[in-house]
Amino acid sequence: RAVEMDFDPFDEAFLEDPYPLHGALRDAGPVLHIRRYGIHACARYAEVMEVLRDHATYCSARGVGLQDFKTDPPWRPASLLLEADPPEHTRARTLMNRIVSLPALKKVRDRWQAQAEELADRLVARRRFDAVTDLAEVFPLSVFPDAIGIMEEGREHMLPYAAAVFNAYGPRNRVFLSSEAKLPAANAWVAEACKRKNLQPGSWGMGIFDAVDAGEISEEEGERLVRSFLSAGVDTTINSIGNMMLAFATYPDQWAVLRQEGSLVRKAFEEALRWDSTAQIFCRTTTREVDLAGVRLPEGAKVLLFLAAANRDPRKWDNPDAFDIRRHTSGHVAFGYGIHQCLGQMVARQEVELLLAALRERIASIRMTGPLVRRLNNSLHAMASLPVEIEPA
Ligand SMILES: O=C(O)c1ccc(C2CC2)cc1
Repeated sequence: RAVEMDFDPFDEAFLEDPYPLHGALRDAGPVLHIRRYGIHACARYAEVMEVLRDHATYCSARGVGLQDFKTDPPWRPASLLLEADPPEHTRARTLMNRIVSLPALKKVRDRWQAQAEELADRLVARRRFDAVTDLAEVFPLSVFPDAIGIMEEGREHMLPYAAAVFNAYGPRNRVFLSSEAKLPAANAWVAEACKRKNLQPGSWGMGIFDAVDAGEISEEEGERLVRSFLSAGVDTTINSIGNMMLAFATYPDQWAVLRQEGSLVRKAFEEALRWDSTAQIFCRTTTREVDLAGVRLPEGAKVLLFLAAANRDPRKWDNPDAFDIRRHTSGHVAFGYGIHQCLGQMVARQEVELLLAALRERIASIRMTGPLVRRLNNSLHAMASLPVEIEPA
């Protein structure tokens, strides 16, 4: 009883602007069958949540993209976090939660705040800048690799590597192949950068090796966990900042609301994540035959979750397509949900809130001065350019 769809979720027009098509996906039914890839899919909030909640029935160890690792080996050793299930996942997650703890975040907060304010001063002085290349790509890359303890040399490989990671959740289409060219060099650099000898003492990355020395995990697993930081913590925050700036440029009245109420900084970020989720999709694989919204799924079925469509489901949200920073956003699935919910969500919040607070103090209004340029990716909603002009406060 799944609704047959000839729709391609990795078509370039859809990747460019998915939102006009999400409504049809949600309305077609609670469970879809996407013929082209032989997978099932959910675009409504209720079913996306049902799948995310039940990690035993809808597992991650067989991959969270189109590939089923049971039959189709991953391009790189599977993540101990994203592509693992309990009990292995629990061990890695418990360890990493100790690393990105609130005390660890507190320790870097003043330094990040100073860097956010320094960048905001520079951009406001220019009045015209690119909110992607001069802002979104600059701030995370100036604070996050340092917190992880990554070597300075070769950091230009981080973005190409992350682009390949997120493209790999989709098919080997033109978008995927476009990021493959830079992958061998980026892959080699990442392998090197994650080694203990190349990490700063006292950094989050080096903290992982305390667990190695305590015999909790192997040296290679330690390196792979550092790799998780580089895979998940860069392109995501960069594009969440870019998408947030697009939201404010599209809804200038919301910037005025933020100017009036500084306490709305945190809610503004959450609403930006709901309105335009950086990570648009993820898949799960059924571990048994299961009934999902009246549709019988066999064991080994891939289920694609349209997180971004769930975040705009009118069955869950009032006026879902509007960017409204006063909205109560709890329950959005931009960071996922359940045991795999984003490990770095507090890191992302600290980065973005410090940056947004610094911009809010200095900028009276923002407007776009030209068209945005998308950077297509199979699973991320990303931009390559967002030209803006600001009025200083
Ligand atoms: O552990 C990893 O390598 C990893 C890669 C990508 C993500 C996506 C969700 C942001 C998460 C983890």
